[in-house]
Amino acid sequence: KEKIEITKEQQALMKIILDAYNRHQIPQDVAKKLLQDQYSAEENFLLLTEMATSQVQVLVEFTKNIPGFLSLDHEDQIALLKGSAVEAMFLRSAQVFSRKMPKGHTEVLEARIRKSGISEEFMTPMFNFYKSIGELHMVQEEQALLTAITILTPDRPHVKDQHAVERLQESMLDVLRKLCALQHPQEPQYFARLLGRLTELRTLNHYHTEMLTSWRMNDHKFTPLLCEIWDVQ
Ligand SMILES: Cc1cc(Cl)ccc1OCc1nc2ccc(F)cc2n1[C@H](C(=O)NC1CCCCC1)C1CCCCC1
Repeated sequence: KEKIEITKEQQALMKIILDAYNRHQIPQDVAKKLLQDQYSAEENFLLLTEMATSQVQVLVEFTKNIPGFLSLDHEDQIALLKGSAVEAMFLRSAQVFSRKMPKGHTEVLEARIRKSGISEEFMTPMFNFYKSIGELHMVQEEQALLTAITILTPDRPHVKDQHAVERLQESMLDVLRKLCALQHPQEPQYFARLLGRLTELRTLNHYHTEMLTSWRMNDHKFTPLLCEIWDVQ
């Protein structure tokens, strides 16, 4: 039985990532708001664009704290952020959706989201993803590392020095692998399941533009930042 050893520098890396992740949480109030009231498709769309805009800003701050990220080529830094923002949004949504809530709240939240204005055809893939994330019962460290790993995906469009990104991602993957082995000793496949979620996340990425443009309302307004990130308008 090999002894799994998280080195001192890996512990330091994990602490930096976790602190950054906890510092850069957008207010969890989107779930609370949705539980409080039923909104029109227009109000829900506005809520999404507000939450998404602040999430992107938070994501930039989180990313700047990933050791080594600011040493990457500057255009590659932008390409990584642009390429991962939607996936990070769905990952965040999944984490918000899967948080422990009082009895019956998750069902109300799901019902509100189903009636929010998003077209019916996207509900199944979106909730399948949320539930598969929920089933993992990730600890904070795993969530933070998974977000960092998503951002540091080398094969995003327009990334020039993929090897430099790969090296950063690999050091995150190594810490996550050890953490999973320590946190879930009975589940040797846990780490692989975690990475499998990133594949499911990419499929959601493909739907996002259509999810927005098919929102049951006309005249969809986006902030300039979201036009950059969401390939819309
Ligand atoms: C992320 C995303 C992208 C596209 Cl294209 C379409 C849709 C979407 O989120 C769906 C989605 N899944 C959710 C699960 C739990 C939850 F509390 C809110 C959720 N949302 C939307 C939301 O506020 N997401 C933000 C969460 C924080 C991080 C930034 C994003 C609300 C907007 C109001 C109408 C009901 C859906």
